[in-house]
Amino acid sequence: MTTPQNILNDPFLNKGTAFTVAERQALGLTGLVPPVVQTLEQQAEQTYGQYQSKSSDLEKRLFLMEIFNTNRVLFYKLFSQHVVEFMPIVYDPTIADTIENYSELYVQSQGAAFLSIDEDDATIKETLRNAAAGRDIKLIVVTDAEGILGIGDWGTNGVDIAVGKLMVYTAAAGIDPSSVLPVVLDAGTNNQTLLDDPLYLGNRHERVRGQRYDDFVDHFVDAAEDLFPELYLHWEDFGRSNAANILNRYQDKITTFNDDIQGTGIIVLAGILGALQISKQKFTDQVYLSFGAGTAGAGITQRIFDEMVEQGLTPDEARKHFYLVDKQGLLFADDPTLTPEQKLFARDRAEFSNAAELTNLAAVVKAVQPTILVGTSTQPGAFTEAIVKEMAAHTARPIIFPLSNPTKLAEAKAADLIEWTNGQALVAMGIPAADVTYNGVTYQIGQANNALVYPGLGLGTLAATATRLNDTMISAAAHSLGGIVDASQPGAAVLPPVSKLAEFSQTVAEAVASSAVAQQLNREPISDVTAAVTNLKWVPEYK
Ligand SMILES: NC(=O)c1ccc[n+]([C@@H]2O[C@H](COP(=O)([O-])OP(=O)(O)OC[C@H]3O[C@@H](n4cnc5c(N)ncnc54)[C@H](O)[C@@H]3O)[C@@H](O)[C@H]2O)c1
Ligand SMILES: O=C(O)C[C@H](O)C(=O)O
Ligand SMILES: [Mn+2]
Repeated sequence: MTTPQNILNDPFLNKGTAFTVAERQALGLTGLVPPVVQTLEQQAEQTYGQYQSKSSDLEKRLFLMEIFNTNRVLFYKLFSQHVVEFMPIVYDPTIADTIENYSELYVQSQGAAFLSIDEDDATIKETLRNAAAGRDIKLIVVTDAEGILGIGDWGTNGVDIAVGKLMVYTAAAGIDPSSVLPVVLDAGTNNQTLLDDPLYLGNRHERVRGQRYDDFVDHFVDAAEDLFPELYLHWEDFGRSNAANILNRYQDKITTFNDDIQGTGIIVLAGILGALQISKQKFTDQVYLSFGAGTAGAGITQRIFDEMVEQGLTPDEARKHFYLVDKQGLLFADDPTLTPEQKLFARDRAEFSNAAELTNLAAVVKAVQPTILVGTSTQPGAFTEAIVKEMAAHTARPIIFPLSNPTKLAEAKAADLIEWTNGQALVAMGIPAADVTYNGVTYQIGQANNALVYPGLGLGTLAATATRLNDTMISAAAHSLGGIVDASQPGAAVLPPVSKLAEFSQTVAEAVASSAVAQQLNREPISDVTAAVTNLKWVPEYK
């Protein structure tokens, strides 16, 4: 039964002071909110004023979550008005603080589904059904939180990354917030701090691995696909030993996407295409070095490799352009500890006269002279002045993307990279970075964060009613973004600015949807792709 109190407590129905007199009368709300009827704009202005009075980023985020929990339209209205300001508050890097302190900060579940490896299949399905509460779910972001950003294993606390990623889907691409569901798969945690914390709210045991884990994931996917047949399933922040496995297991069967592998691959390819537009260099001439060859590092490398092949190199020729460096140094094919994704790009020891010395980034940079250096290592400061200067000595416009998140983990600071290279480096960071002024030129720093692309990718795939998300669609997404850069401007960024997020999400969505339709992956007939994308978009307005 929908009582007046239920309406006020439901963030999808509640309008607060914006209920009109007629609505108040019809719904039994007369006298249950203050007498003045406000517009959404007035509410947004008042709420923004309150937001500004908060002194720390964490307090700002907690305040916005309160609005999210009480009134979705108002939350997204505000978010759309202040995208650049809110992104680092609602999302990365502030989200890392709320994940690390989840139990201490816990107030409410934010509409998420909490699935436990200790429950049976029937309970998994029941939880998803309960969480959907009759809504037609089109998009799930799921995490098992083993590799949250670069901060590691956070167990059930990681649910916040699923909630946060979904907020960006709506703010950037207008995904209807009533069609989404954040999910956490709690398979335990190996984070001793959590296991020892009396307040920890998740399963207090070690991470389960092997067949029981795989079965848990399978049961979740089966239940979700069964309940929500038009689902787009987004995987986030799984550990290195599971992320690629899971994607490989499902990508040919359902419409699914791994953000750390594929989303990051797209944004880095787009950033490189943007950088080369500025430097006027050729893509197939580049020498690529990935520092940190885990989920993101290997995923990005695969995307850049596929592009080299698309641009005419044979796979064997293309492979010669890539070097992976991880903890052990340059990755060699005779190393028995390589992951399957690393093996594809491991080098032959015989190629180097000093192979035994290539155990650190400095030695490898000297030996292979990369033109592109991408960091996904979680090692702050790893791109030292000496390394960067060595790289810049052999290439006119070094492309350097320190992408480890959150802020404290970045391999270098943008301002240092610009200074050390006399303004020649083409830089993008994983989190927002301020402009850098050097020798009278203002350099804008692109944000190579998958958040710039996954919303449009999801919108386009959903709008096309695509039954799969394949590499052709992914390539189309990267190319649609890479073309937006204004290469004529001195100090131009390699990627479009977050202030245009809503615009280029539409661009990405159209490119992806067109690709899906051209490949006949659409479930339903689509005659006009632009209209299909536009019509799917939800706007924050009271109905
Ligand atoms: N900007 C983005 O959009 C984006 C997207 C995905 C991931 N990331 C960031 O990339 C980082 C890695 O994420 P992931 O999901 O790939 O994690 P991961 O654990 O799968 O990979 C990290 C890799 O770094 C390696 N590593 C650790 N110490 C190292 C060292 N001293 N030298 C060289 N390599 C070392 C690990 O062995 C591992 O292979 C995180 O900080 C994450 O926030 C950024
Ligand atoms: O969450 C982000 O900010 C990007 C990325 O997915 C990451 O894991 O770092
Ligand atoms: Mn991630």
